[in-house]
Amino acid sequence: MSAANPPSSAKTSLVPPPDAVAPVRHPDAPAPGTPLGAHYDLCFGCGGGQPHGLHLVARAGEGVSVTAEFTVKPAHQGAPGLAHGGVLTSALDETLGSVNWLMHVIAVTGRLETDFLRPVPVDTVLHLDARVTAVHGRKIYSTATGRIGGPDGPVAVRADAVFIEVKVEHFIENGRQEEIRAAMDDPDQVRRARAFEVNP
Ligand SMILES: CCCCCCCC/C=C\CCCCCCCC(=O)SCCNC(=O)CCNC(=O)[C@H](O)C(C)(C)COP(=O)(O)OP(=O)(O)OC[C@H]1O[C@@H](n2cnc3c(N)ncnc32)[C@H](O)[C@@H]1OP(=O)(O)O
Repeated sequence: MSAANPPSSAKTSLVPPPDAVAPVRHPDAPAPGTPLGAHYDLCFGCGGGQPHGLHLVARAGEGVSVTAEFTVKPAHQGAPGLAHGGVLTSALDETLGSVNWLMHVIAVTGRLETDFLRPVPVDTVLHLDARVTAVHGRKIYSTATGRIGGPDGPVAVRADAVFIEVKVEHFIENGRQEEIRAAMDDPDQVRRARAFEVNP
């Protein structure tokens, strides 16, 4: 195997390399307990304006961590009365995505691996918790759990992830023009996206 063409498992490892560093909370990150707000109103995970969405509300935690709650609705079923695994993974993905904002970094999911430990019935509140464990260049290593029966209840789902830092251009260049134009015409959206580009 040549070094220029590594196996995909090397590129997508969920284990931080030895020279990875600890994540740094941005000095302007909101205080623990503060709701982070949606990064995009039509986001499937967090958008208030997305009728088909999960409507997840993440709150800043200590360090580089967040908590969130997600209520499983009948529309989220896989088997009768049970949450679909892909929906639970989406909830984990969204929670892990939001934690990057505490570092004032815009990032997208590169790899996400979910363990499903217990079935999650409809009407269950999934108590989510995500934190960044390490950073290596543009790669952000993070982990999340979803508990049932309360914030200290048993873990039903968990995930490890690598997010990759991107610029706002990632969205402008790749998103469908209709939505990009609408987002760029929305001053609040532009402010939110651009604010994080100037790091101290
Ligand atoms: C006014 C404008 C309006 C816009 C405003 C928008 C604001 C939005 C704000 C916030 C959004 C947050 C959204 C959260 C939503 C929840 C999270 C999601 O579901 S995100 C969707 C799913 N994910 C994707 O769609 C990624 C698709 N993939 C890609 O686009 C590329 O593959 C990308 C960007 C991930 C990497 O491509 P490269 O060309 O930039 O970079 P390379 O050189 O390949 O990789 C850089 C480093 O990362 C590693 N890497 C790349 N892919 C990896 C992977 N899959 N696993 C592990 N490492 C990976 C590489 O090995 C490399 O590491 P080494 O620097 O060499 O050490």
